[in-house]
Amino acid sequence: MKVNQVSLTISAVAESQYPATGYPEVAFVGRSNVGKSSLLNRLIDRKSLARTSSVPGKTQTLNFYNVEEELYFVDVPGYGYAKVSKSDRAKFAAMIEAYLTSRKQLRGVVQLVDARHEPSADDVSMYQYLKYFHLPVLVVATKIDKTSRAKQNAVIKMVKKGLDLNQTDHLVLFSATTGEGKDAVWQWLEATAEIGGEK
Ligand SMILES: Nc1nc2c(ncn2[C@@H]2O[C@H](COP(=O)(O)OP(=O)(O)OP(=O)(O)O)[C@@H](O)[C@H]2O)c(=O)[nH]1
Repeated sequence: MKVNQVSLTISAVAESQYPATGYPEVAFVGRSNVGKSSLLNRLIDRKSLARTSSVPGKTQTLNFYNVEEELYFVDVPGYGYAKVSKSDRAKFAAMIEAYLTSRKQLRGVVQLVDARHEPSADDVSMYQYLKYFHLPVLVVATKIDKTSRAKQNAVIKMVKKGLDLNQTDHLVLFSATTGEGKDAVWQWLEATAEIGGEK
């Protein structure tokens, strides 16, 4: 999908602030610093709409991006960042849980993992959690540019095994640096959100 129009509708801290438009939504989750902002920017061909930073754990709201008046990308706070206080972490966890479990417009979740490492315990818990609620998941193994081509099959095996990936969920190798995997992610997004669009 070629994205011409995208804007941050709201950085929400409470359910009452979520958009009421009813467009389909896809949430993006992953551990802090995994490359979520970079993925979002690459998907919408922007340099810095979703802020990227070298300071992990910065995103602490649910950010709703309106894409082409067709769907929302929902950027979920990164998990597993040790320096977030316990009470803040519990607050975010409650907000994320409420969103993931009761949002009617939510069609699926893109879960990012780092292609260079085995999925962490947090990654595994998140995936199991999403499956428990029967949410369709696209796993994106990002920063694949940092892995040699020869090792890509090993990455696929490692991620599938580490997460115990369900038969119906897909895995895409992705790089925000080179754009590899972008079309495959869009294909999944369009199919999952049931939106059309030219490539
Ligand atoms: N080589 C390479 N670096 C990447 C890629 N994606 C992200 N990075 C780098 O990884 C770091 C973290 O990326 P972000 O996109 O800010 O990560 P984030 O998950 O949004 O981080 P939080 O804001 O903490 O949630 C930055 O230095 C990025 O430049 C990629 O595909 N390849």
